Amino acid sequence: MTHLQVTGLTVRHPGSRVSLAAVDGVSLEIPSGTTLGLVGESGSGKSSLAGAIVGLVPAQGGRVLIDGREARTRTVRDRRRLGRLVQVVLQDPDTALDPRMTARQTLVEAATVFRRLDRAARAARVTELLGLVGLDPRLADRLPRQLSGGQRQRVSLARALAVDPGLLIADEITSALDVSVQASVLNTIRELQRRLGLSVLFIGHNLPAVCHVSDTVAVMRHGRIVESAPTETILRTPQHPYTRALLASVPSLGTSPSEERTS
Ligand SMILES: Nc1ncnc2c1ncn2[C@@H]1O[C@H](COP(=O)(O)OP(=O)(O)OP(=O)(O)O)[C@@H](O)[C@H]1O
Repeated sequence: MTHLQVTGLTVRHPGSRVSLAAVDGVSLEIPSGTTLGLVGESGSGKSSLAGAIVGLVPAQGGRVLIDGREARTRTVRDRRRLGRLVQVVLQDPDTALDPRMTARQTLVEAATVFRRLDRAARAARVTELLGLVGLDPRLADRLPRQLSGGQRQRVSLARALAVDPGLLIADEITSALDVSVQASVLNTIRELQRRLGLSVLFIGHNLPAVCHVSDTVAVMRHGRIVESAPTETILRTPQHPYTRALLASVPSLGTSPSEERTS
């Protein structure tokens, strides 16, 4: 379980005007074992924020504390530790996976980054990871192009889980998927969160989908958090006009835990 605390984080991308920070003094917190949904339209700064949290995007101000320790640290040892604790899954499973590697090879590679595993332990770990994300073990020896978009996204998820992270950042991971497949991937995220006690930062632009997996929702607009509240409150009594507009603009997503999970 991992606790994330972000305070006053500011990101200005090189070349953009000083007045237009992509992330403008954002503060948020993800208590251990909970999911924070971050929602906002395209360009609102969600990915810049996620990138700054993991150090992929330089931040010009603010602090990121992971389990109470400064994350934007320079020592190799601390970066390595952070790389294990925080895993990121991105929108596009087509580019995220190596096209020449089977699901099994991808998962073995990830599972052995931080620890040695013998042959039997590797096989067991692959089976375990595929099970966690609801993938049929018979798909293990397929290449990405032999899998559906939803299956590829599940392989990406399994790869992220292979290092036993405490915090998972899921950036628009269902956006490229068909609506019915989105629903089953969302259910998988919810189950994983519960079973593994993961902390999750779930980023998306579809507010009902984000609400489906989140304990708390933060609404981002023009680089700022305009509203942040428990999911029930956001759904029942949204305060900000932008939150209301987001709720009104998307048809709600029909999801049920019993839906087919290997799509
Ligand atoms: N590498 C970059 N260089 C310059 N500007 C950037 C860069 N990356 C993002 N931006 C700008 O920062 C702002 C926020 O972009 P960001 O990708 O963080 O938003 P987002 O909410 O994640 O959008 P989307 O939902 O489309 O992914 C946008 O105005 C974008 O044009």
